[in-house]
Amino acid sequence: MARLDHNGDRNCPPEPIVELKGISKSFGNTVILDQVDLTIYPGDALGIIGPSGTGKSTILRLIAGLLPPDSGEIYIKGQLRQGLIEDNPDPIGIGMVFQQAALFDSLTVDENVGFSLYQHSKLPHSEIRKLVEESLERVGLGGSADLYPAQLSGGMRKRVSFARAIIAHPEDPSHSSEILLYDEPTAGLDPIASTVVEDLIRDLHVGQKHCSCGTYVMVTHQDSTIRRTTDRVIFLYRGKVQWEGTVRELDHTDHPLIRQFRTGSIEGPIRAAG
Ligand SMILES: Nc1ncnc2c1ncn2[C@@H]1O[C@H](COP(=O)(O)OP(=O)(O)OP(=O)(O)O)[C@@H](O)[C@H]1O
Repeated sequence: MARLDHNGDRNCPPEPIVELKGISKSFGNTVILDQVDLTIYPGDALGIIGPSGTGKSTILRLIAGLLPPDSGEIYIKGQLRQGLIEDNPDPIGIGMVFQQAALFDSLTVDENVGFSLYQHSKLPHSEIRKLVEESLERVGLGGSADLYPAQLSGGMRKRVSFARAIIAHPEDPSHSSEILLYDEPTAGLDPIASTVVEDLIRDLHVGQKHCSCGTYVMVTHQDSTIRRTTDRVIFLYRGKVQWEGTVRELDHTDHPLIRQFRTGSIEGPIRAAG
């Protein structure tokens, strides 16, 4: 199928930002991913769904370079990744937003958001503080830099973790995230707090489509999050991408796996996980 590029031209595919080719991963004797191919293009808002334990988070950790594949190849902007992210930096920054906001409770919001800059850059602290403030503004948390995580709601803590993932690295722009990986960012939030976070994800995406962090992958079990934040969805099951389509097609396909997942029925090809 011809792909539309961002100018609406056909037959002019942009260079993929991430490519997984024949990726396999097992833990012990259990095969989690079995020769998975996946291509992510600049500007993609890709959702990964599927039953619990099917390997969705594992895919994110592989893309982030936190976990090595057993076999297959990962290309980041056309460059074959060798080893893990700590061994060889990628040509672009890849940010990850975890289900638990993963903030340091003993550090302020400022110290959490600017953590890697305070640790690794030579920028003066006043400059880093400015970058932190800018990042907090973008997630709607301006003025909260001196608070501690314990003083924030769950939704606010998640937004702090977004601010940390998208902070600019002016000394080394390759560290600024060009792709964000969201692992269940709305899990545990009430429906209204989820909507705030979903809107933020979309706003960050739409505002940044042609530059840094305008591309993301979303892993979630929340129906509203899939509908409100993604354009394209893949369904992972038994180690394989079993279905791929648009959010709209999710509602209409009669693919047996999607139909069962959509209705939550225990009858069907997916075995209930306990
Ligand atoms: N480091 C690890 N060591 C051993 N097993 C692991 C490890 N990481 C993941 N697994 C196992 O791999 C399987 C896939 O895990 P993963 O977290 O990727 O699933 P998931 O689809 O994201 O699940 P969920 O929807 O429940 O979050 C699970 O059975 C998990 O227990």
